[in-house]
Amino acid sequence: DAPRDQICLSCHDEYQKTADWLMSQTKHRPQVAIICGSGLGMLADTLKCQDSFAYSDIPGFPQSTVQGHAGRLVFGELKGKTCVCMQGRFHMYEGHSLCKTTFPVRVFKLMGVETLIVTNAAGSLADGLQPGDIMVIKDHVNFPGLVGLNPLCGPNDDKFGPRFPAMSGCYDKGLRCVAMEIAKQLGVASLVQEGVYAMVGGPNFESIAEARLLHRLGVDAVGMSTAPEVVVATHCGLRVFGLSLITNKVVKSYEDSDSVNHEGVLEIGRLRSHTVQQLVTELVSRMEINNNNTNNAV
Ligand SMILES: O=P(O)(O)O[C@@H]1C[C@H](O)[C@@H](CO)O1
Ligand SMILES: Nc1nc2[nH]cnc2c(=O)[nH]1
Repeated sequence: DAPRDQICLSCHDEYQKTADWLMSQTKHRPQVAIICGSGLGMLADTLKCQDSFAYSDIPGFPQSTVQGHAGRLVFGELKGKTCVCMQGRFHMYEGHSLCKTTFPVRVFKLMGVETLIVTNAAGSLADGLQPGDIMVIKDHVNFPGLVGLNPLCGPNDDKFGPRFPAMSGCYDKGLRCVAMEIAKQLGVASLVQEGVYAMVGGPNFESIAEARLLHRLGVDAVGMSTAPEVVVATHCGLRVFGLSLITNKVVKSYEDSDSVNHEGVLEIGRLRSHTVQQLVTELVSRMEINNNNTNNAV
């Protein structure tokens, strides 16, 4: 039955083995981890002095199977910070257990990462959010988690965090404030706003009734990822920043003949890749890591 499928006891021992293997293959010791959403893998291209590994070569790593998810782990330097970037993430709908979907987050923690930046492509439910806009995630609704499809199900690993972790404020307010400031300075404030992200299981996109329900519930954008990674990151004490690239308007009217497809999602990713890259790069450059004294640090 599904809940037991989520209890991947084998992951318990794999985290350290994978972290040790990676640390034997690269001299980089990342402080910031970046998870690239559909069509956003180009974020990794900005890293300098890269060491990169195909997921298929990394012990314990699942495989990316979705178009627009390259399946490479890229280590490098970005604005003086050592980063690790996932070009391609894992989704529940690919058939991965939630333990495997979130596996990299705990590996990053064991490698010394302190901050997780998570990006995704999402559909807009809010009237003011248009395709091409960027939503800074203020909070999330983890629908699968509400019914027990949660990566923390099963025996708690006290080494990472508490049995009952709090989730209020899991999207760091300081980082959100700086991101909004950066958007102004980049001249893209009109494209960027905060909002609530909802994760649904997918892989189908929403029916009109589902879209209308989510909208009534106060959700601004909907996707098929991100929440499980953020739950695990929060559990093990990582600071989290998330953004959604809005790739389409979710159809909420029975009169509307529009429909969404993955190719269109990836097209918006290509259109906005530079802006997302600028925002994330500038945010990383202002991060305070290990108590360095840097201006505008957060
Ligand atoms: O990996 P993300 O959440 O960015 O990808 C979204 C959700 C689906 O995987 C895909 C659908 O087009 O976009
Ligand atoms: N669930 C969901 N995920 C998306 N990812 C990109 N667009 C969408 C969408 O409209 N719905």
